[in-house]
Amino acid sequence: MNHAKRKRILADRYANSNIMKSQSLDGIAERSARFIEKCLQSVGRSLHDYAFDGVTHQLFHPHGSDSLRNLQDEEIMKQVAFDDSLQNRLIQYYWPSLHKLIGQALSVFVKPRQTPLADELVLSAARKTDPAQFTLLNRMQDKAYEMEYMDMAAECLDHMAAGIDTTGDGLCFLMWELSQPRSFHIQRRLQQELMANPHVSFDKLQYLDAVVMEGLRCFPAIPMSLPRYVPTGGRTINGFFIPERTIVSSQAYSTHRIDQAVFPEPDLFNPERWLEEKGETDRKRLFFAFASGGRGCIGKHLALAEMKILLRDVYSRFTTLPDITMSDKDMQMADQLISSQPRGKKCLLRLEPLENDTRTYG
Ligand code: HEM
Repeated sequence: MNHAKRKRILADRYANSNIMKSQSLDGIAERSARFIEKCLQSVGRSLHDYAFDGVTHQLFHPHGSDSLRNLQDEEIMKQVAFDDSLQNRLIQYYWPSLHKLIGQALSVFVKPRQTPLADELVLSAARKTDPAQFTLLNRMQDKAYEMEYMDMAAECLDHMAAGIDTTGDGLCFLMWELSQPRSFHIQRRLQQELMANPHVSFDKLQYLDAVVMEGLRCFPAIPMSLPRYVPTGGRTINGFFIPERTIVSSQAYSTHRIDQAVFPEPDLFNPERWLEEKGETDRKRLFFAFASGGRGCIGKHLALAEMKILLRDVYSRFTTLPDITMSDKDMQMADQLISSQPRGKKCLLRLEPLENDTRTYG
């Protein structure tokens, strides 16, 4: 089955209409409550636990992980997240002859990824015959699609890996920024919107949406180049003819900064820019955090729901502040070739109940 056909089948369970179903959302909200319970003192890998439990809920509920409460499940998450072996694998793919020469030396520094616990989780889940109707596994088990057991397991493993670091790191960078004194007025405005609208659905809250979009614009979890082959016959791009099979690429980090008429002061974290009517079409056109087109992110609506539900639950009750052990250096974006992660591999924040927080911010 080719990629486009396969993707059409799977996309059904990631469509916004499916994500917005109560069984899907209730599962995310339950994990958001567990997250707050777990880390009233610190936010770190727990965001990755949250993303892990969220994506496995969508993949194979009721057989998903419970890493926010169960240490064994957390070990699975750790095995998949913070993967440093991508460089090695990409060199192997794009420069096989170079890899033959330096592969052995490389693997001394960058161990090839092995994920036996995660493999076991998906192999066992893919065997279940009773996944909930909203899950990806339920869709794949539909006899009409003739998918084999190993194929389903492999697909689930890919989606699981794709849904942990991305959502986890996206939240880390965003919550870190909201916790800085320079952004406290933004945190306050978000809290005010959330407290004034306790019964409004998370996807109808304008400022929450602006905060998430700006977070993903400034700190896209996959900021680097996404390579594609130019199709047969070549293509003319911006007046330049590019022959077929040339590798071209585009990257979120650049498209989010390149046109200062669309994103003035591009390095400034400024959610207000998303509220302006003028320029809306151009902002959406240049927003590339989830890429776009046939290879764009299938989990976009799930990721947005996870991010917004967690931010709603945290900022309607708490103020977040950087833990004193953290430094700016810990939170620099570390280049993982395609994805990024905080250099210190941690993001510790303090959650202070709003009723105790009498500070006012500009
Ligand atoms: C903030 C969170 C996320 C970001 C920023 C993100 C970003 C991206 C990007 C940029 C791509 C395109 C990669 C490429 O072109 O090579 C992609 C693909 C993909 N993403 Fe996400 N993603 C996120 C969350 C998720 C989640 C929660 C899932 C869970 C299912 C997911 C599943 C996938 C899959 C399966 C693909 C490959 C799609 C294909 O082969 O056509 N992502 N994602």
